[in-house]
Amino acid sequence: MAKHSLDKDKIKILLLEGVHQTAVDVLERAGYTNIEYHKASLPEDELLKSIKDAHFVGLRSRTQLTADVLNHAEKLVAIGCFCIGTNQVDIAAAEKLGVPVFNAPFSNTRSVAELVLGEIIMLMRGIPQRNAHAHRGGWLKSAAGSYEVRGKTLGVIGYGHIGTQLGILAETLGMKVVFFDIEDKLPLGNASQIHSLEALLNEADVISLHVPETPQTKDMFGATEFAQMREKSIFINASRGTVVDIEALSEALKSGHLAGAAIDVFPVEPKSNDDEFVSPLRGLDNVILTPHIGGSTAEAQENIGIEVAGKLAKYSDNGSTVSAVNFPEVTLPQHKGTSRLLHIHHNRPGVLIKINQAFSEKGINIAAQYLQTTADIGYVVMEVDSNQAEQALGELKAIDGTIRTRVLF
Ligand SMILES: NC(=O)c1ccc[n+]([C@@H]2O[C@H](COP(=O)([O-])OP(=O)(O)OC[C@H]3O[C@@H](n4cnc5c(N)ncnc54)[C@H](O)[C@@H]3O)[C@@H](O)[C@H]2O)c1
Ligand SMILES: O=C(O)[C@H](O)COP(=O)(O)O
Repeated sequence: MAKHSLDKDKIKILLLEGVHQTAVDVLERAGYTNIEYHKASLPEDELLKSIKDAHFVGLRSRTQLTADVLNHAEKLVAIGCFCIGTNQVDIAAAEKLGVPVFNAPFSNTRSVAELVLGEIIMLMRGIPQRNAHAHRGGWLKSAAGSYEVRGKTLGVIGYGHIGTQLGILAETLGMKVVFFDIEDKLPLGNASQIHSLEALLNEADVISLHVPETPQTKDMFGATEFAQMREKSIFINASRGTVVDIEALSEALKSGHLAGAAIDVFPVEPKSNDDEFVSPLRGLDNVILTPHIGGSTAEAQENIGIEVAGKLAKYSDNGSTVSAVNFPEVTLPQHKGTSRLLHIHHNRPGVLIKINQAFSEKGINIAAQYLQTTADIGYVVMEVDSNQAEQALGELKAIDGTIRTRVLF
């Protein structure tokens, strides 16, 4: 088991939002026993207290790690988003602090795609309103507004992991798939890319959003886009609530322009299961409302727990940053017989030369060296004789431009 400059039982891991037990198991198996576990997200004052001395933090989509919160986290080494989205973390601020952010880029992809597929079938048949009617003692036995999905056109906006998976599943039901993406994408199956959002909206019977939350996608769907959708078409959003103008969606549904919708994510979501859900969509029988559970299946949560906890443990144990979303990616073999030094610095010319010069002047032999950079930071990993590790760490700390350093014995 890797030995650290700090004993593993002193490394505090803060886990929030009820991440799956598999995460705790993976961390404990790796020797990390100082785990503070919370079933829900924390109010900001409690978060600030708990994160102050945490070395690692694990969260899902609810906890907001703003630059301010991160600046309170004096000992933070890495962040694990136990989900796909990383928009809840100020990843640029984390990068500047030398803190890598990891996520689970595809462990819940299938869960979202299956949910959306089911919703397409339900909405095309007008089931939500018939179901609601029956619960009130009504009996809407009629074929009016009820259609097979076979032969209909699905328009996917954001043809990434989820969008492509959904497209493949929809094709197996006989749907035609068209998609819009800002990047040129390889169409899977018989799907085809349409480069104009308006043209896609004009063509599709069902629109499903699968874009990340970015400055460009914020409010990307409003009254104009709903008006461009076909009369009596269906709208689905399981991406992020900030992407859609929810009032405009409500209007498009109330006017009858849209036949139905399924919405899993909202501009403002309740902070806990005890808070009230407030939305202009409440009470609309033709809308399926789900409480941000697109990725909430047993399979997805179990896999996410293993994947993200594994990435945190690996970064802690050997410095590997593979698949970090904001950090230079370095793949590292296990180190044996040497100590590994990790050096995160501002990406300015000459830092590596200074390190090598300092080591050479002090007679510190470098057995291996790896370097990766982003526009803002550089990440150097070096292996030195264990009996020179402390001295080497001191030299590294003195290098101009250093953000942080760590040693793994
Ligand atoms: N409801 C849930 O529980 C749930 C679960 C998982 C993911 N999500 C959300 O779904 C999003 C998508 O997940 P993914 O794994 O498919 O992500 P991904 O990164 O694999 O795919 C996103 C796609 O959107 C495209 N895109 C980005 N900006 C765009 C724009 N302005 N217009 C058109 N296309 C654009 C990208 O090029 C990419 O192809 C996540 O970022 C997350 O926010 C929600
Ligand atoms: O980004 C994601 O993976 C989803 O939004 C799921 O987030 P959750 O883990 O908070 O449900």
